[in-house]
Amino acid sequence: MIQFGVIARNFSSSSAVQSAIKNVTVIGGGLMGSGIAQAGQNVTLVDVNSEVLVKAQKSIGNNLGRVAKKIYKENPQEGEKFVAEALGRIKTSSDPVAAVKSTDLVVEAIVENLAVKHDLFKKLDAAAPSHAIMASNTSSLFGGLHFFNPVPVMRLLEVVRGAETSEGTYATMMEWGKAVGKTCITCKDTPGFVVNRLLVPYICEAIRLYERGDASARDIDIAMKLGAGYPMGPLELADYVGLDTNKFILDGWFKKYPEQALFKPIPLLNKLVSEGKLGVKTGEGFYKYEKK
Ligand SMILES: CCCCCCC[C@H](O)CC(=O)SCCNC(=O)CCNC(=O)[C@H](O)C(C)(C)COP(=O)([O-])OP(=O)([O-])OC[C@H]1O[C@@H](n2cnc3c(N)ncnc32)[C@H](O)[C@@H]1OP(=O)([O-])[O-]
Ligand SMILES: NC(=O)c1ccc[n+]([C@@H]2O[C@H](COP(=O)([O-])OP(=O)(O)OC[C@H]3O[C@@H](n4cnc5c(N)ncnc54)[C@H](O)[C@@H]3O)[C@@H](O)[C@H]2O)c1
Repeated sequence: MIQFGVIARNFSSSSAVQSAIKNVTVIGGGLMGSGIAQAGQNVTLVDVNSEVLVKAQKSIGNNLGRVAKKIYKENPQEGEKFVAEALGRIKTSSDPVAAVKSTDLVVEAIVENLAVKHDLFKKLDAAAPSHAIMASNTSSLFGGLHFFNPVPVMRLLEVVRGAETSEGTYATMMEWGKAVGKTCITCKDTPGFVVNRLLVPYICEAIRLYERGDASARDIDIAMKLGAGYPMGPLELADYVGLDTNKFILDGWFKKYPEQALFKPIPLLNKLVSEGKLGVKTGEGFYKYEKK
């Protein structure tokens, strides 16, 4: 199988792995970046769009508030302190190059587009200290640290180990994943890693089933929830992830593997994306949602 190039830059020392990560830079403050930034360390959250950063801070505050309500049921003042301290550890910036000057770990979570990601990493590589690890949260393109949505709830972290990932870098990523509360699994740098290699064909087949008119969207989702025990049906999940992200992944794989029938473009998905119906984040995808 063709391997995508690994972008994770290697950490030079193999010792003192965990203490090596003091400052984390998360690039991209959308759905995923805002969740990753909440992981509980000194984080600088970067986005080119400053409105996104304001929205991210609000959503992080709300999520931390939910956690505080549960932990500090009897002591709301302590809960407020917890939220304020956690928010205080998250800085924001709209300048990726300036933000990585003294970073130990970069987790990139920008748009799922190979050229845009490469361009960003080139700039970051020149600006970051030489010991810094560069990892990507890409769903499908190359190695790194793959989180799941919603990040505060989903317990898995896929640590993607490419052919050139050093033992030190790999060990540091595993330790860091554990330190931020995730269960880590390791996968080679193969398209979609473990979860998405199985999940993408499943979601795509569900969209095709619906497109053919074999069952209604609601019935497809009910079937998989009640018949297979999934928390969300495949079309609900596609809306939750974002139909643009679904399309980016599928288009990228189709370009690379045109002979693979499972990766062929889906006219209905393309139509919804071209109409700006990207799922929960725009208020409509396979379903309609109330705007938050
Ligand atoms: C072409 C195909 C494309 C594939 C794309 C792949 C994309 C990607 O690369 C991989 C993925 O991420 S794949 C995607 C992988 N993801 C999946 O597969 C997700 C599947 N869905 C689920 O697991 C569930 O439906 C949810 C957890 C989302 C909601 O759970 P529910 O029971 O229906 O509703 P509930 O009762 O409201 O919430 C329950 C608890 O969660 C808490 N909470 C919720 N949201 C939160 C947030 N944003 N923040 C913080 N906390 C949040 C909430 O407070 C509550 O806590 P409590 O302590 O119990 O009070
Ligand atoms: N949505 C999911 O469920 C999910 C799950 C796991 C992984 N991922 C992956 O995570 C990444 C982000 O996905 P998302 O759903 O958070 O997308 P999103 O559209 O919600 O957020 C992406 C953010 O990146 C910003 N951005 C774009 N180019 C930038 C640049 N050059 N520098 C700084 N910021 C830039 C945008 O302004 C936007 O706010 C993608 O690679 C995606 O495949 C997504």
